[in-house]
Amino acid sequence: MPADRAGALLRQLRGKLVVSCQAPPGDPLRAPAHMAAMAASVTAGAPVAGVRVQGVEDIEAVRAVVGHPLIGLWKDGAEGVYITPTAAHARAVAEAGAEIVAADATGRPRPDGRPLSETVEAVHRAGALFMADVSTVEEGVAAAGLGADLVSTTLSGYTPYSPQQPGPDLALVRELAGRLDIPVCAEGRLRTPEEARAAMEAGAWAVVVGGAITAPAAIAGRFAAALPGEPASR
Ligand SMILES: CC(=O)N[C@H](C=O)[C@@H](O)[C@H](O)[C@H](O)COP(=O)(O)O
Repeated sequence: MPADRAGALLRQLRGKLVVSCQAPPGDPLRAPAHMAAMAASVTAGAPVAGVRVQGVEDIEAVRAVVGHPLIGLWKDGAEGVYITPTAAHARAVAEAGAEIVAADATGRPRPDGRPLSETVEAVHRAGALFMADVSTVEEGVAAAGLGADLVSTTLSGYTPYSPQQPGPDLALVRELAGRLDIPVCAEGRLRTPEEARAAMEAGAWAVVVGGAITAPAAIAGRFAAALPGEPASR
């Protein structure tokens, strides 16, 4: 992507909210048409700057109804490196219509044994920007060195060696933002507007929020868990 277009695309996200529209396997909402409706709803109803979408079919369906920048990924598997794990996955995500391709940029072995640099190159050759999903500062620094265009804290709490905590990893946002000269997105377990604001104050370029907006089962579960329920015997 030419540098001026890349700069304009990144500026579109600055200080803004990206909504991740993904449904887990088995959820009745897990269908491209449902995710397209979800993406259309959030972008029509709020000043959302971009949408993060999983899977080639969902990306194509969302692309057909939403003009906003799309951060695409392809989850393949559920263990180890599963977010856009190979260059071939990354190419398919870009070809489906995502301007930004997100991929696991941890140092863990990739399923095909190939280096992350091949995925970064494949994304750039496809005319898209590369978002490095990381869990530590070291991973973010390494990804920037490989030519990542932006970094996201997506995987903090999802690698065994990163902090396991209920809320967002704002310390990682702060440290990455202090170390890198590429945009740093805050992503993962942001539950409230106040946390999103705090992420900005920690230095985030943009915040990516998924479950707190687009996962009705999880949201309903939090409300239900706060209620006493029917007493067992009466
Ligand atoms: C770890 C992993 O696989 N994260 C995924 C990445 O695309 C998604 O499942 C998350 O929903 C997304 O990162 C947004 O996070 P949250 O839903 O917590 O706001």
